[in-house]
Amino acid sequence: MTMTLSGIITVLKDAGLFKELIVAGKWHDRAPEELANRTVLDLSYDSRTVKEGTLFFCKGLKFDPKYLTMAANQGASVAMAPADYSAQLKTSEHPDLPQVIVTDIQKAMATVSRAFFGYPDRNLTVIGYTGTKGKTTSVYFTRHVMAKALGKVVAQLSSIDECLDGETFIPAHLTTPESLDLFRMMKEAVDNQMKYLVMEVSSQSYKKSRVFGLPLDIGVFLNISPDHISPVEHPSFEDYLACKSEIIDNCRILVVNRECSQYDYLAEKAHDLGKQVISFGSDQSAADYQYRLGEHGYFTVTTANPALPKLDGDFRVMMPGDFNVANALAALTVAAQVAPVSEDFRAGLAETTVPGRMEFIKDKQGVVACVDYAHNYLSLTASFNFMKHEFKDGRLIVVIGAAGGKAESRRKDIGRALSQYADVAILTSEDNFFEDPHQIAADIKENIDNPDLEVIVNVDRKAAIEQAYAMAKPGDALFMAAKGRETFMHEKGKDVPYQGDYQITKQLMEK
Ligand SMILES: CC(=O)N[C@H]1[C@@H](OP(=O)(O)OP(=O)(O)OC[C@H]2O[C@@H](n3ccc(=O)[nH]c3=O)[C@H](O)[C@@H]2O)O[C@H](CO)[C@@H](O)[C@@H]1O[C@H](C)C(=O)N[C@@H](C)C(=O)N[C@H](CCC(=O)O)C(=O)O
Ligand SMILES: Nc1ncnc2c1ncn2[C@@H]1O[C@H](COP(=O)(O)OP(=O)(O)OP(=O)(O)O)[C@@H](O)[C@H]1O
Repeated sequence: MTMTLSGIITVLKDAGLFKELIVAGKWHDRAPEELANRTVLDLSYDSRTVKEGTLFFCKGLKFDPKYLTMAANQGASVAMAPADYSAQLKTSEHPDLPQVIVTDIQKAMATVSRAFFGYPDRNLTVIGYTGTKGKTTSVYFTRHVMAKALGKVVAQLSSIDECLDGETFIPAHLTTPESLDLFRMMKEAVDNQMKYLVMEVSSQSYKKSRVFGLPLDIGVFLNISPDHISPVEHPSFEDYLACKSEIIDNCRILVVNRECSQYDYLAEKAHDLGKQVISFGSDQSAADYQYRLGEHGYFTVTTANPALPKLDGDFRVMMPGDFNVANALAALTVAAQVAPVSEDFRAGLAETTVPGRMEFIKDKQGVVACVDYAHNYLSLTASFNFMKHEFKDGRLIVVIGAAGGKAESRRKDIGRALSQYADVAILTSEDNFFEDPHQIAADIKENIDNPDLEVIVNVDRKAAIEQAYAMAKPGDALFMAAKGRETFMHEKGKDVPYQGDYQITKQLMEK
């Protein structure tokens, strides 16, 4: 793929993002003749990967102009920046490196990347999931159901892994990739003959314009509750909601949980923008597609809106918890809009589990352990509720921490959820980042107001899991929160290898 400098400027102008072009300290409103045909051979926002002919994006909170100098020395053909870096770049040493100044560097990067990779979204049916909880699970359900019904033509982007050819899975770095990476991956998916893309769309990806300009054929809104509110994420719940509800602006059909607390707001916004709205929910709601809960993951679906494809019948989800039935119905609703409803829907759903989400291990003595990814009030109360209901005779022993440096309100919520449901809480490390895990544990402890709850602090996570298992009696249930199958811990700017909650627990219990 290549683009010329003048082609890039045209794309930016069309999007209203172009400000100025600077060459050797001089300002232009279009590329001078001798530069207009300069070719861009690749794109990068990391100077360490810049090669001859790369367009380098100067972006990021920790961006340092010395990265631009590095990129220029390595042969960058064009730089794109939110401000003039001529002074730091020493233009005398790089007189012919054009700097394209834009009004919004994140939006410009998304816009140029989409054009550079040939608008790959035009060759894919794109389905995006947002919500405070259930995105990864629902994306997994959807891909399995659609792949069963339509064949190996469904790509996936989730916070666990990415699949661009319908069969190879590689670990993911972010829930929603940076725009440049996203469009590059979409192009690869198209080259691999994929016809569909099912992806997670995080609130951060809206905040940082990672999906700017990406049209979604179907946008799914699962749920929302206060989370990710911190100086580095969202300043308030209103901002969090506004970011998430941007999914409505760029989708054609909105699939929405009828029981979501913000349903009225979301449906009204969608109607105002002329979007089709399809809702799903329990049989206690007025949803278009409704589920009635049965036992052991079985549920019955009724299509209440005769204008929609019929989805009626009995299904089974292999992942425990009523919330997973709601996730499953979201996936079935989506699949029914893009594929003929068939027996494959039932089969695809019944074969899906998600690594590190509600995974159970049992020992010979009758102790049960659940390894899960819950780490906020919505998910902890949902999963604790299931545990207390299912294992009512024993104690609920929870191993839990909270991430350092972000969403500090979670500590209050964790304290609250533990107070409501747990019998023993072992407070430990999660991803501490630059914080002291003892302080994080103290913050959680301060918010525990149940005197009957036994609270232990053990900041070594592996030792905390061993301690939990050592104190468990037959009938007790262990719950390891927030890490799933992750095999690293974020510690002081590094990813420190970690055996993994699932791996540790399995080894202990199967000894
Ligand atoms: C706060 C935030 O969202 N940060 C993301 C953002 O970073 P940034 O643009 O500010 O970049 P930076 O880390 O300050 O680095 C500055 C720039 O210098 C460049 N650089 C750096 C070194 C060098 O030698 N040369 C060089 O050019 C870097 O490539 C980068 O472009 O863009 C980066 C990708 O371009 C992301 O990796 C990074 O995610 C950080 C790691 C992160 O933790 N993000 C979380 C909050 C996040 O996005 N989470 C959501 C899920 C949560 C939700 O549901 O909302 C997600 O989608 O994953
Ligand atoms: N619909 C739901 N409502 C409440 N809790 C849920 C729901 N779905 C899943 N959970 C809980 O949240 C945890 C994380 O689920 P999942 O990974 O699917 O969500 P996510 O939205 O991708 O989360 P994250 O943003 O943290 O990556 C699960 O392990 C489960 O405990």
